[in-house]
Amino acid sequence: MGGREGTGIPAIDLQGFPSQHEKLRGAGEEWGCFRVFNHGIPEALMGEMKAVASSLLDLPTEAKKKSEDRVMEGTGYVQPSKANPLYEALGFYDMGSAGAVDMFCSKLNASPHQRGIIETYCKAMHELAMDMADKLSRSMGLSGGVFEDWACQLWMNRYSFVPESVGSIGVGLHTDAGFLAILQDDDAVGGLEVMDESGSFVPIDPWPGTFLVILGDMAAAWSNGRLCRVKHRVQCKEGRTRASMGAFLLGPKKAAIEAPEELVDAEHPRLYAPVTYTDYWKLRLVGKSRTGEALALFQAASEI
Ligand SMILES: O=C(O)CCC(=O)C(=O)O
Ligand SMILES: [Fe+2]
Repeated sequence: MGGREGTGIPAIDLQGFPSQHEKLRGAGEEWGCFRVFNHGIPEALMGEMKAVASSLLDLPTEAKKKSEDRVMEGTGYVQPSKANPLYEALGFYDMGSAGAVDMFCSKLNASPHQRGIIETYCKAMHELAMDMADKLSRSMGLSGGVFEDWACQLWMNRYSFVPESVGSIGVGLHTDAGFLAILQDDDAVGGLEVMDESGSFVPIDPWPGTFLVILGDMAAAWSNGRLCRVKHRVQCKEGRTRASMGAFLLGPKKAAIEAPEELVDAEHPRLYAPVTYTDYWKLRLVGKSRTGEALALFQAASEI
């Protein structure tokens, strides 16, 4: 499967640890984004979940709005907007909680069949997200295992692309606010682009059966600026509906994110003060910038 390398972002074999640690670290530091394969999630489950997401997004707007969640602002149903008129999404918090999965399914009146698939997918993807964070942590020389209590959102995205929309935006340039996202992008319809170090856009071509990992603002905060939070956007490249979904590992549910002592030294003074994901998210909303500038508000006092 490694045959596609050299054309863009790195690809990591999740069965290849510990020998893939160095490559993973390089991918996190240089790109903030990489493909993963041999991840253990059955392709049949990926396909079934995509079909479930599609049928949920086919529900009437009023039914989708019932997924609103008062616990976590910003989850529930995101309608097409002025900024992103071709985009809509359904999301909920927290994938790692059987109760929350159950509540989301009930709000959308999911059938027993749909429920079964959502439950299985959420459990498997939540485990994969924690395993990914654990591997990243170990790749930086730390012991892993600190991510169990972190919050994880599921998002199901739809881009209603038609031939007339080719060339227009699906979602605008942004960073993800959380720690990492494990994205199941569309099997066939491309359009996702990441910005590399030089500011050029690199297209992420579909690669069925794999996932794309995207590091967000909290990865930069946690790693004391070592991990790169990659800016990305979705452009309409062809006139067909594009679907994606992702598990977003945000940060600890209550505690603040701060770089572990091992990642702070004379050469790498502490960059950021401790911040909880929720406080950060709120400030990001106030600032209205979606490319993560709000992190600068948490600059640490000059100490190591
Ligand atoms: O649809 C995609 O491929 C990317 C979605 C995305 O960037 C997001 O949901 O944060
Ligand atoms: Fe994103």
